[in-house]
Amino acid sequence: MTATNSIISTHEISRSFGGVLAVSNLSFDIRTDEVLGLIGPNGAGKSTTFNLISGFYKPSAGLLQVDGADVTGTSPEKISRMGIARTFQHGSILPSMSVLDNILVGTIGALPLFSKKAQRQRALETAELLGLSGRLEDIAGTLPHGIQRLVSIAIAFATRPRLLCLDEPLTGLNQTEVESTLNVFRRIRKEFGSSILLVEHNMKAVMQICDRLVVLHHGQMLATGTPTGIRQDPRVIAAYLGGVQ
Ligand SMILES: Nc1ncnc2c1ncn2[C@@H]1O[C@H](COP(=O)(O)OP(=O)(O)OP(=O)(O)O)[C@@H](O)[C@H]1O
Repeated sequence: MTATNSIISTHEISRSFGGVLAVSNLSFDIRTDEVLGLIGPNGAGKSTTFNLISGFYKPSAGLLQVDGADVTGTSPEKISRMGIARTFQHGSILPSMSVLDNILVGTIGALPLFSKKAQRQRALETAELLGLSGRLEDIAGTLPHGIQRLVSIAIAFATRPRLLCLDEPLTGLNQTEVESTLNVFRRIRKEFGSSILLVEHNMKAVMQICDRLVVLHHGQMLATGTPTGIRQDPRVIAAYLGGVQ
């Protein structure tokens, strides 16, 4: 059954690579107006799940739904046009272009924006949201790592997706950068009503920002629940949190 307020639902979705079963029989929802954290140890299947949801991987078995409609096997472009945007674990900026031009590339996916003026306006608003207004003319590849991460989020959010999928957005950020990026996530949710899927190893940040967590282990769901419940779950502590808290 698909919950009526679900943007994404997976039903017993699996993906194998040769003999490796990376994700196995995984069923979960991403709801409207929530920040969902996908956590688990290295190799648990988080990136594979992320790639399945955004259409970059086709499932070996199971069903993927967007708004209750079957989109299993649909291309990443079509899924993106359904209001689902993603970042990439190792960034997705165009390093030789300016920050503004990077974000403008992101606005091309924003279908209602026909005019160049509207695209520029959208890019400027997005830069403001990400705290990049003072960096518009900087060449993206020359910027510090933390700023490059913000640029890649800006590119993805320029389409104003209903669901923003973020693959380890906090990796390599210092504490101040983590705090300001979490504030951006809060604004994205509050001001734009977008949901966020967060794959992230920074447990302190995950526990602060997420409404719900799905914990993966060996490609399967180990547990799901609120951060408070997950933090106290003996199975999760044994498999994962005992090592990272
Ligand atoms: N393209 C691939 N080819 C072969 N095996 C893969 C591929 N992608 C993932 N795997 C394997 O699938 C399993 C799950 O990997 P995945 O990258 O999804 O885990 P993860 O939870 O994202 O790990 P990490 O936290 O280290 O990024 C691992 O055993 C991994 O080696």
